Amino acid sequence: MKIALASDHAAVEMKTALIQWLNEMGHEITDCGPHNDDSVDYPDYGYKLAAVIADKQADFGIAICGSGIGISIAVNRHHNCRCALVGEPLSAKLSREHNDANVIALGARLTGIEMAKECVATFINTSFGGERHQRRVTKLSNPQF
Ligand SMILES: O=C(CO)[C@H](O)[C@H](O)[C@H](O)COP(=O)(O)O
Repeated sequence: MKIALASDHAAVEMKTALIQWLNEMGHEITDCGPHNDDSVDYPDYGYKLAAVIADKQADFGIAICGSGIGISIAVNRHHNCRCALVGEPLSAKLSREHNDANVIALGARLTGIEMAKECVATFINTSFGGERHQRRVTKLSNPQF
């Protein structure tokens, strides 16, 4: 699979560990940065990842900041991205089955690396359920306020 990752400074270590692990499994990786742990702003990297996903340069995205909250908000600003912030595998599974999420967000200051790997493995190996969920996901691309 093609998988793109982005983080802020709080999650460079987790991003690096996930990239190594995903590379070992044979996935094709796009690292949207950052490439050191100098302080940066999560929207900048969330938007880079969102552009890669929206351009279909990757099948899935992984977005990580300290809590996962800020970068998930940034990714979800793009109308072709559905980013799910998760901290355990059932949420990762449901975000694929029900929401057709194309980006998983993680909080590096809240979630350990082994749990993060479990969440990512579940996310990329779960298919969208379609049917009634498709109608709802379609509405997410066409918000009516
Ligand atoms: O955006 C966040 C919270 O929603 C992330 O956790 C950031 O990583 C965090 O805000 C960065 O904080 P720092 O004090 O500048 O390291």
